[in-house]
Amino acid sequence: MKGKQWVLVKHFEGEPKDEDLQLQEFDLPDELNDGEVLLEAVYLSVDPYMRPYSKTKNPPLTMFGEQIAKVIKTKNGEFPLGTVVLTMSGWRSHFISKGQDLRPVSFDLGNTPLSYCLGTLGMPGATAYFGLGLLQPKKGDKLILNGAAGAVGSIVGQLAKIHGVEVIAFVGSDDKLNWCKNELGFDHVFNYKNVNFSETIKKIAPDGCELFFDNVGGDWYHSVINKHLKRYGKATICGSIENYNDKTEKLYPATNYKILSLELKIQGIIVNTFIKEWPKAFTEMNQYIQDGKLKVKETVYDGFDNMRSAFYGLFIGENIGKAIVKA
Ligand SMILES: NC(=O)C1=CN([C@@H]2O[C@H](COP(=O)(O)OP(=O)(O)OC[C@H]3O[C@@H](n4cnc5c(N)ncnc54)[C@H](OP(=O)(O)O)[C@@H]3O)[C@@H](O)[C@H]2O)C=CC1
Ligand SMILES: CCCCCC(=O)/C=C/[C@H]1[C@H](O)CC(=O)[C@@H]1CCCCCCC(=O)O
Repeated sequence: MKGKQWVLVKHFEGEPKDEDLQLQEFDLPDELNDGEVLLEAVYLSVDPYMRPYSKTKNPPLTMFGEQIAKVIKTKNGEFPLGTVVLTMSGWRSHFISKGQDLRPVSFDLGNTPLSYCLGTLGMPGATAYFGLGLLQPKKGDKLILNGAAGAVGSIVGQLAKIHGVEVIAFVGSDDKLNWCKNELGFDHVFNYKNVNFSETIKKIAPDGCELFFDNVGGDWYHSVINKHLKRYGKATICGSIENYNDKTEKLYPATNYKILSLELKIQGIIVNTFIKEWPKAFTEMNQYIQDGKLKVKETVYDGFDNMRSAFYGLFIGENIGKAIVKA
């Protein structure tokens, strides 16, 4: 039997290109050793961090990442046939494990689809929950949110609404705009490709906003901090996808003075820091899902061979909600 894997053959330079990632086959043994299990990918995650994080690796290597996998052969009593697990086993269709790297779903999923464990009830959902938590949102606060139709942003905006926050959201297409406005109920939604985001924020909140959740970085980070936060304003710096494909680092003037003079609180987040608290957050968010208070969308790419297209799609705004691959 053969498995497939996506191999990063060289570092990305600028936009990811087809020649950077190669689909390869590998042999799987006919027999397992005692204690081993053979797993087959069910759903795989593609995430923006994979682009900058790859810089810390030495190609060639199997692309890293999380998947939901099913035990299809076993010589390990702890993992009977059909067991479903979460694992950081990378972009592989099949792999052999001794069990130490396999995690069960850590909360009661109920009727919620399994794939949500890679999105709203997985790493991106936890990022939204804890990243928003850092802002300590209060009823009536105004929140500036970019990347608002993505895996993280769509959940940040909805949780913020549950807290009574006024959400000023930016997305990159009219389909995303319609979803955020009409289904998710964000207060103000704009396609940043059709408006000047800074002028737009100024019109809605001439006196500034209390909160900023930054998924995009770059010009957004600089402009919002310089122009659109009130005194004691707070920002969660979650991501900077605008810069992930940059060949050289951009430098900005004088943002620091605004942080100082307006006494802003700017905090970064690495969601793994909160890992012990994830199950509690997922239980709460799953209840919101069951109650219809939290809506979830996925962009599902069909087939393991489409991993690369799914990943590249993140950088051209192809996905609405969480991008995942169904193996
Ligand atoms: N700090 C942490 O622990 C974590 C941080 N993150 C970060 O959160 C952010 C969102 O991640 P996630 O929700 O998974 O991804 P998304 O589901 O939001 O997908 C990426 C989206 O980013 C937008 N985008 C892509 N390129 C650009 C660009 N050049 N300028 C502006 N927008 C762009 C596109 O939406 P559009 O069409 O609207 O432009 C695209 O659909 C990322 O920056 C990611 O790195 C994610 C998880 C954990
Ligand atoms: C590497 C750039 C990260 C950009 C922001 C982001 O998307 C972070 C995602 C994290 C998510 O928890 C899954 C991960 O493993 C990502 C973290 C990647 C490594 C960060 C290293 C931070 C450190 O030096 O401790």
